[in-house]
Amino acid sequence: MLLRTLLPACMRGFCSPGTPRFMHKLASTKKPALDISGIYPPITTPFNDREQVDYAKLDENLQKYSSIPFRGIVVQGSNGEYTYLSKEERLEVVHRVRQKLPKEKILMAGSGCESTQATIEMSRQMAEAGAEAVLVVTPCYYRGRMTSAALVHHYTQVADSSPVPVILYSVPGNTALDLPLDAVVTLAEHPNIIGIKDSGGDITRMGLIIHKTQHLAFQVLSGSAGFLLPGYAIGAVGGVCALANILGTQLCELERLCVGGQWQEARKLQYRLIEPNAAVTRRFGIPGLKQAMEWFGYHGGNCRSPLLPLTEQEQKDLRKVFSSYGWL
Ligand SMILES: O=C(O)C(=O)C[C@H](O)C(=O)O
Repeated sequence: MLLRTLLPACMRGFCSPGTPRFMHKLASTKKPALDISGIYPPITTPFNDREQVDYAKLDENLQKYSSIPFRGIVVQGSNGEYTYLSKEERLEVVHRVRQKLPKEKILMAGSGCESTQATIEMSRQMAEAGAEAVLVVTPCYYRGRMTSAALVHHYTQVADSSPVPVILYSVPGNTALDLPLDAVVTLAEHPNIIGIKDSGGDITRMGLIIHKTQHLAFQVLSGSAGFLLPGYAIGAVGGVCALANILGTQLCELERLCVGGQWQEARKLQYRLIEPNAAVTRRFGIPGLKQAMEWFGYHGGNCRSPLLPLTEQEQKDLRKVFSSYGWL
């Protein structure tokens, strides 16, 4: 077993909020295997009229994101429509993004499949395609039997054989399955499991995860923009947020304010992001996110069937949310 390294104190929430992050890092003696702190857009997958992956549009989106101070990019998070991509497409998208992404940016690739065997294979191949870390969503189809024991077994097998660090991914909004707290705490002990992206939005649960793993180099990422500030306040190290596909600069600004302890300013910004975030996630889903991307100068386009584009009325409602907060 590899020895666990300790996470910088700021990421565990032990330092005063006013201390700049680099000071925390200097104060810390040990580092995690891969420091994943920062903001990541879980990028969408553009399709052409025949629902084929449009790599040219993907490249153009990446080009636009390159001017935003993201820590990296998540490929095939929930908003990448990975459940609708073939295995070959999943790998090709990762490969393509790694080619276009500046070296210093982290590429986190969603490698979760329903079976443990397929996830192991996909994680290996995504690492070969250039991922620095894999994001492994909870298998959920047989959720009635996805006990803590089954999930700990699954993630342990995957982490044992993954050539790159593993990040747990709990997204009950899509899977109807929250990775149980006791399983997260157990898995945090694994030397190749470096963190969790928690999209559930239960801040007390996130606080408990951080508290119970504070002796480890285990990093928590807020899995949606609606609770980015509360996440930072409680010791999360960053966020993977659908909204970053549209308001990436603003989310990085929110990160800067939180990390710098400018809580009043951060609060004002956070309030303006809650409803737009809900609109492009829970309310209108990926079709809503892709529609909004078009308004903000990115390639969104259609989703793969069976996801349908927004109706005219839905488009109006979505637009109203963004304009009422001054974003459009
Ligand atoms: O697409 C993903 O992956 C996300 O994490 C998005 C997340 O679910 C959100 O609500 O922003």
